[in-house]
Amino acid sequence: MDYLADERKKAEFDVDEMKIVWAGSRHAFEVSDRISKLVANDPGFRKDTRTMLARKELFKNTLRKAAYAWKRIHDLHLSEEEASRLRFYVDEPAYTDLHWGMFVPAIKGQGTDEQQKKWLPLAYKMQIIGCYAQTELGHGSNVQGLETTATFDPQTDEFVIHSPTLTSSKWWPGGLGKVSTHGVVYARLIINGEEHGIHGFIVQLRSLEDHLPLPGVTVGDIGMKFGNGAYNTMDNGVLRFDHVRIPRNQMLMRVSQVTRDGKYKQSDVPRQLVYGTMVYVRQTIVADASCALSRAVTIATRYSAVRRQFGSQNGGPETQVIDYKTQQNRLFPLLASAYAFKFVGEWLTWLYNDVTQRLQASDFSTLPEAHACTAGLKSLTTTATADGIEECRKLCGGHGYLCSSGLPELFAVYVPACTYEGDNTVLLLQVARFLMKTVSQLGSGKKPLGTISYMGKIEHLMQSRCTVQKAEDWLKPSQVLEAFEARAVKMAVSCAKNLSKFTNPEEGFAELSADLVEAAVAHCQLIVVSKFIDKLQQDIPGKGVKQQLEALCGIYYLYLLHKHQGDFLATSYLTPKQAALANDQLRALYTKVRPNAVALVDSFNYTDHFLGSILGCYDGNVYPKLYDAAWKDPLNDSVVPEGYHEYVRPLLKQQLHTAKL
Ligand SMILES: CCCCCCCCCCCCCCCCCCC/C=C/C(=O)SCCNC(=O)CCNC(=O)[C@H](O)C(C)(C)COP(=O)(O)OP(=O)(O)OC[C@H]1O[C@@H](n2cnc3c(N)ncnc32)[C@H](O)[C@@H]1OP(=O)(O)O
Ligand SMILES: Cc1cc2nc3c(=O)[nH]c(=O)nc-3n(C[C@H](O)[C@H](O)[C@H](O)COP(=O)(O)OP(=O)(O)OC[C@H]3O[C@@H](n4cnc5c(N)ncnc54)[C@H](O)[C@@H]3O)c2cc1C
Repeated sequence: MDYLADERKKAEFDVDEMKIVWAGSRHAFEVSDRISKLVANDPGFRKDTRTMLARKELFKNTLRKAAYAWKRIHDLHLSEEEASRLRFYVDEPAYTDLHWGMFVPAIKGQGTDEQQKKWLPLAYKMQIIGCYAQTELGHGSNVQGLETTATFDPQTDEFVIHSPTLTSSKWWPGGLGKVSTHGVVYARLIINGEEHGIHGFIVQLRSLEDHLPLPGVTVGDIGMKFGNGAYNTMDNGVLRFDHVRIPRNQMLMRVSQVTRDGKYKQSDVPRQLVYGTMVYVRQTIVADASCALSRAVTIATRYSAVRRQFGSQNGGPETQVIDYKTQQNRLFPLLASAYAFKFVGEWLTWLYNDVTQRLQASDFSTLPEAHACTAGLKSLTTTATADGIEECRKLCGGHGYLCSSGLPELFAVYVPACTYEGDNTVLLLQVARFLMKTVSQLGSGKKPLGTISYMGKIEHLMQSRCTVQKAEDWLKPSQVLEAFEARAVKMAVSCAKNLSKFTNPEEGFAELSADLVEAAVAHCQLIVVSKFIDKLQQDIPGKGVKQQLEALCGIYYLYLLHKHQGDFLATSYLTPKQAALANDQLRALYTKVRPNAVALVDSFNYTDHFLGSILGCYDGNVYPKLYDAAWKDPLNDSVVPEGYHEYVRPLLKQQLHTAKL
């Protein structure tokens, strides 16, 4: 029986067409739909006991699943697109993510043609398994501060890789702890006593015969991480080198080269391309944020429609908690954010592909913007998604705290995204640097392009005032864009003015960093809003689909406007009356979306297997499933628990003098 059938009947749009919008294309939908069912129906990919397994058992099970996934990919002749969907629906972090997601891209992006020819075929066949070994115990954010050394030995034509201090131990790389045979290791290059900065080196870590560490290599897992199951399926590792020798041709030499006679040569590509793998992964993390958030929102929305509390009239049913305006005000902006992040993710993938093509043609002009966009959007979307998953847990009340709701594990797996691939604050400071540079160049005749083109309208934006007179005026895209542009430009200019008061710019930057982060957030929010609005300019078929997306877009920007009202008012673009009208419009949009809420999460097309949540199951039959699951908990295997006779019974039977009390 479908307990959500009434909700589904209320939908005012074509859910099947929305599924295609969400997937990105009909083809992408078909692939995704097929692979999700394939995984869901295969007992080899079961994951329902994951949160109860001890680490060793959990990890072994992950190794089994990864090998099984690889076998399925081969047996079924899956394409790269299908294989990547399979990984997504298997839904378990594993060493293979770092192999395919960072090791291979690092070689592709930073290796010469010759190096790619040698290493990629081995990696593609998984005859070697690699990790990305950059972070150390003492330094993660400050990449220039890494201590591992790679010293060129001209006698033997080798680099000597060494960990000179405890803090230089590599620490965190996924896949390193127990599986990787190789790593792209980042180290300070030293030639003839002279330092040449951080470079990547391909280093073999373990024997391909018996998997033992090679001489001079000390390697292991760094230990349990946050949550049950969750990221503990990954072997994040520690690694030390004691004068390990590798041939000279194992330095990744696309950006710079070391010749046989020990000369250091920089090619015409910018040195920042050494950071290129991070740019790539940040872009994939943005594309993935909408998936994690939409998953949590599906659970919270379905459960909010099932759950009833208070408000029974004449013995009738109580109120569905989704009908409380407070619940809507917490849930619907997250639903809208999931869609917003989907579209900005699609755009960022386009931007990344564009910059990659330009780099191949030696056009490096858009690299700073690509860095700022990937860094800023990674920060914005992961922060909002991690906070959003936690909010969804609270939206599910007490039951959200059960592992069987799926939300605790989802949060625990997701939350490190705020830290890995760049701590979110550190990344926003990169965006702030980019913005300050842009403002300082405004008078120079250099026209700001792309996502900062609005800075070119600075004179207009500094003076213009909002023209909204009634709530519906907030539905005009041009009005909304101007509001977000005016806020972003004014916050950036205010920071730049304050910075100019310092004689030492670095000191000023440090002192004003909290304001700079806020300016960076305003800029990134403008990007997300503008890409959502751009999406709505496209031809979107399907009855009512565009209207729903328009409502969600409105909820996204009006919620931001309401939340950051202080910014908008402080920059004098808005009056308090206009801000209040924005809030009126926001409430009206909640009412519009309410009957469509369940159908809007159905449009994500997630299987019950993928959701892994009793509260979020498609049929909404929550209570019997919760009840049954409780009895299946291993603690209920026996009526009297282990330990009762040792620890509880003696207490009950004790004969203390205080018993009289
Ligand atoms: C067929 C079968 C197929 C199977 C398919 C299976 C598919 C499976 C796929 C799975 C995919 C999964 C995806 C991966 C999973 C993700 C797991 C994540 C695991 C985590 C990994 C990590 O965390 S790796 C480590 C990441 N570390 C960081 O991010 C460190 C952060 N710090 C930095 O980036 C930098 O140090 C810095 C930017 C903060 C500062 O650097 P630095 O001090 O050196 O620079 P400056 O500030 O002086 O700036 C100099 C100059 O450079 C510019 N700049 C900085 N960074 C970049 C950059 N990245 N790109 C371009 N430019 C950059 C900066 O703006 C300055 O510019 P100026 O013009 O000089 O101002
Ligand atoms: C689950 C997980 C997986 C990972 N996988 C990998 C991997 O595969 N390979 C790899 O190489 N690394 C990996 N990492 C490491 C990760 O990239 C780093 O942890 C991350 O870059 C943050 O660096 P940090 O730990 O040095 O944090 P820190 O920089 O020490 O941050 C600590 C605090 O200081 C603040 N801070 C730091 N610098 C500044 C500044 N300049 N201004 C203001 N505030 C600042 C931060 O905001 C933060 O609040 C992984 C980490 C995790 C958690």
